[in-house]
Amino acid sequence: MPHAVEVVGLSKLYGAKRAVDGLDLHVARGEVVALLGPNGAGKTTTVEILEGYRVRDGGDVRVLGQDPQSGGRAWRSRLGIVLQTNNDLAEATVAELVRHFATFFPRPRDPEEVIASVGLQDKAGTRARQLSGGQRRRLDVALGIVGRPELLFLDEPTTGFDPQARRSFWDLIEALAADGTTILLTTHYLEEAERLADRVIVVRDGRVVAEGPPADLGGRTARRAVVRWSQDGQTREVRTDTPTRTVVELTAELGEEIPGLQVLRPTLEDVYLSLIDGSPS
Ligand SMILES: Nc1ncnc2c1ncn2[C@@H]1O[C@H](COP(=O)(O)OP(=O)(O)OP(=O)(O)O)[C@@H](O)[C@H]1O
Repeated sequence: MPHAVEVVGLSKLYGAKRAVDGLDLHVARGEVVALLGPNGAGKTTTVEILEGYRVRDGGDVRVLGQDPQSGGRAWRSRLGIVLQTNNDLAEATVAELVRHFATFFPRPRDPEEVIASVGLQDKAGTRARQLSGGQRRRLDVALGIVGRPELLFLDEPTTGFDPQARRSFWDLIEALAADGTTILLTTHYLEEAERLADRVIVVRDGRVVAEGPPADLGGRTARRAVVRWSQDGQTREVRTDTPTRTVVELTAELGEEIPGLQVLRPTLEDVYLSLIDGSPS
């Protein structure tokens, strides 16, 4: 089966600025891919080109088999798009908006179920402009999924969510993925990428600098572990390629329960920051 998204050598200039500079990207059908990268890396520009909202300057792009620049209505109805919040239609209520959006699609989801799935059932009668930032974002997500998209684009979907709302959003995305929806999301939350993505793609200066499953990114599993423990009232640590052997040796020396034992590997955040030259986004 062809990929849901195929991008080869994508470039986009704003004046003299190369926002996207020879970017390659593939997303398989049913895959969940997270685009990571510092502010200004070119993520939103890339995603908006894939959505057909911006015109590229070079490269080949296919989204659900179609060049987005010539994608028509039928093609667009197969996409779900969650943009960074816009304030159009803010006078309408949550239920009115979700029901209205559902009419644009041939096979929509049930609007009431969608409202419940994003946790807005108590706000169905509330005007969009009266929602909190996080509630407004959940409404954006509801509008993005009501059309039962084959491919869902999520641009920083959980910015402004409280921790509980973020976790219920993750459950929702996992349910959509289990249902076969292909998902391309951008995020600045590494925990979100780690939890949701089959694969992460790190973009810097408009190019891909690394990609892989979150557990393996940048050779993460191959990097040395730190074994740390307490002994004689002090914290001790060793760096090792064989942490299990170290723990076995410590057990022989210190007994079954090693005080304060920790085995630490670089986190996704450690690897990400090293990939983007340590400059936090
Ligand atoms: N409409 C525009 N006109 C001119 N320059 C733009 C425009 N949109 C984006 N840029 C520039 O292109 C570069 C890439 O921007 P883009 O929004 O794609 O980055 P991003 O990775 O999505 O960043 P963020 O994480 O902050 O959302 C930035 O340098 C930005 O200033």
